[in-house]
Amino acid sequence: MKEKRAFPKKTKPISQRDLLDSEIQSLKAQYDELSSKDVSAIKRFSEFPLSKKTIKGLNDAKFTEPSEIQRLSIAPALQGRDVLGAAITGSGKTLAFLIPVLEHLYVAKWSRSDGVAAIIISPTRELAYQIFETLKKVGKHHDFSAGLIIGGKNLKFERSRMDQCNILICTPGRLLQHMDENPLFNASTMEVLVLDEADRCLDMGFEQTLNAIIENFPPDRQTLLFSATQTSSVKDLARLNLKNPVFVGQPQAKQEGSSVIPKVVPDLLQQNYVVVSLEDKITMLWSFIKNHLKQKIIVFLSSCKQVKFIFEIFCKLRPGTSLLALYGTLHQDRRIAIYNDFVKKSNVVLFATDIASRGLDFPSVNWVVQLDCPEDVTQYIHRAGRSARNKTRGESLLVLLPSEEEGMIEELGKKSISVRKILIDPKKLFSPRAKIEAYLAQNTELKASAQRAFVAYIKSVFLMKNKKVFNVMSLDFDAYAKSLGLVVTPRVRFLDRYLKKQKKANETGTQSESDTDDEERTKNENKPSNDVLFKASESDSDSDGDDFIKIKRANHDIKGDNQQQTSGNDDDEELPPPVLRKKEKLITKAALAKKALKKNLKVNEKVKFDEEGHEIADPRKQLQSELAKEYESKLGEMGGIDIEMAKQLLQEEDKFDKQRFRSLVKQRHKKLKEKLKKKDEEEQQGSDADEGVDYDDDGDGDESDNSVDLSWLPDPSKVYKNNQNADSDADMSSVKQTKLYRKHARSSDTSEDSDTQESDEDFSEPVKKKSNVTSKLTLDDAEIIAAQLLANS
Ligand SMILES: Nc1ncnc2c1ncn2[C@@H]1O[C@H](COP(=O)(O)OP(=O)(O)OP(=O)(O)O)[C@@H](O)[C@H]1O
Repeated sequence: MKEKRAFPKKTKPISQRDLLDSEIQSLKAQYDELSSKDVSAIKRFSEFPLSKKTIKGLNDAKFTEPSEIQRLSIAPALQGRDVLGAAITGSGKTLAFLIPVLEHLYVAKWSRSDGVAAIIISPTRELAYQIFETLKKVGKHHDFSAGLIIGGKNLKFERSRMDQCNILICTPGRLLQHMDENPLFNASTMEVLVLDEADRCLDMGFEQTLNAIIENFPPDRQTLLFSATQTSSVKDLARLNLKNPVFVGQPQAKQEGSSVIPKVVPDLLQQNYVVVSLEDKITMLWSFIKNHLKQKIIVFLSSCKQVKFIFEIFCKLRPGTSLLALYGTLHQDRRIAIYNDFVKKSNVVLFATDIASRGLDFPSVNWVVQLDCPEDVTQYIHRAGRSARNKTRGESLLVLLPSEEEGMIEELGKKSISVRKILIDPKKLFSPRAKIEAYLAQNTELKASAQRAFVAYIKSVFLMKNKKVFNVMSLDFDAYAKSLGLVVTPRVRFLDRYLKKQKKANETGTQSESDTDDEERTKNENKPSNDVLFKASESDSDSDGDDFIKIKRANHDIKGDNQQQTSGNDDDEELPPPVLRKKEKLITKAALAKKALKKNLKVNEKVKFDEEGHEIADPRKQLQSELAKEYESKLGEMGGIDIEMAKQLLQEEDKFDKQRFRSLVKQRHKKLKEKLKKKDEEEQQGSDADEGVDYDDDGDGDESDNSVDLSWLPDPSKVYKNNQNADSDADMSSVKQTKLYRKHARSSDTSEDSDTQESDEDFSEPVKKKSNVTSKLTLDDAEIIAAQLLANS
């Protein structure tokens, strides 16, 4: 008997879907275990319950070991908890939120058709772009769609694709625009919200925009907030509707009452400061660049216009290294190109506004120079943090005015930031002032740019909140203008107006500004956002430059005005004064015309006066007949036009017109005769000089007897007499006669000129075509003919 062979049981092949499901199940199970795990002991990303695709992406990008903030935040974020992450600049916060976002989509088996799953909000376009690039890198093995939604890009293009994106990386203004205008955009599917640079997103500059955005999000979502200077304001957190959030990083240390002073700047950042007078800033910067030609440097200035001018003038001065400028008013594509350029180059100086101060990850920046004092410690931290990133060395140089030194160093001290004072060696200073002056003298555009930079700087100092540090009145305007190459100090109108108003207030005995300062500030800090009275454009700011956002910074107070303003906004040359002005009324042409009518002004009227100041009436415009005067007096009573009377009036006036023209023609003829006479006399005198003078009988050489024979000239009085009764041919003959005058005048005028000489035959020739005659007429001739025609009619 044959033994039955035992075949192995046929097993069902494991499908991709099953594999996926089992991986997801296993990951989810591990999430729960994370609570009991000591995450600080995790050395590699692979020790986290992360999908194979994420691990592969991280490995490809050479991210194997998680940084401190990543270690602390990934676990709670994977568990679906709200996270508030704070860590020093350059410590890897981007991956700390990107990894959980990727995992969320993966575990939820989110497909392209499921709509938006996560929205990442960044305060600047460059930062959004950078996050997008990092997402592409680490998420390349995943199957999802992502969109970069920032201002300055094609709105239509974004609009059509918004509904197909699973992850959106946006600036607040642009996102709100889509929410308002794009019917395809549906945020109700969204499950994860990330705010990078959360404190900035939540500050007053974005307050209204962000509130409006948040309203559109489903309340049961996960929220992740990250920043180097994290918000711990209860008000802010309440706005975001956070549920039992986990604090990771410094705020946690703070909250738990730890004696450990939280680290706010990287250890490897060497922090320095110098004190220079305002007029020496340019010299200092120029000398600094000349002494660091082989380094990568970022120079922060407080406004676009300053960045623009310094960049333009330094390019002309040619320091011997690459120069770049990054500021909000540049076109978006240009901004991205400059960003990429700066990332790639190693010996380069980037002049920038604060759009580059947050989050941007430029590799190997050697120096960060804060040429204009930062607004506060937070801004200092973010600016300085562009150097010494991710455990690399870097240096920062804070440039302070003598008036700023005490206040700013004190503020930094409060946050345990110690900055080393360095002294400038005067021998190493090279002043480019003479060259700058020469360039400005040649180039009016450059001069205008310098003037704008000047006003923008004064404005930025004026708007700063901390008056202990920033005192606009301590600035030497003239010296500063000279340092920018300006011979004449530009007028700072907004300040003039402000001072005038202040003076007036003091005179009228109102409470002094300084007395109310603290009070007002407190009020401002507690004011709701819609109390913002000033609105200024945002393009210079570190925001995304979208139209929605009008206020750049929180709580800039203007002494005594109880108003909040933007800082560093240099888009308007003229800053609104601290008083809210009435909107200037637009003067239209219609309004002007109305005014003229009201005042009975006759526009476009030329009035002549005689020597005694009496008006000389223009006979052409005056009605002269008695009938006309009668008609005019009756006009008001008639309430319409009496056609018959008007006809008669015209006939009467016609008579006066004809008379006037007749006298005009006579005058003209007289003049012409005199001219001809004079010419002939001159010719006669010329020939006399050659052949001897022909004296008359009495031997006195009387001119009248020497005059040409004018018998051929028609007698004007006869002509006009005839004209009174002339038939239809009269106009022809008069034209001919006129032509004769003209021709004779010409021939005598240009007797030497054979081309213009006309034979006697021409004179006798009949005028064939009227048009031929009139086309050659001068204005005067035409007038005479017109007069004659009129007389004939
Ligand atoms: N785990 C990691 N291993 C190696 N490099 C990392 C890791 N995480 C982040 N980096 C690198 O560190 C640098 C800084 O990261 P990132 O820009 O995320 O810092 P950040 O904390 O967001 O800084 P900022 O506060 O200025 O926004 C980047 O170049 C990034 O590629």
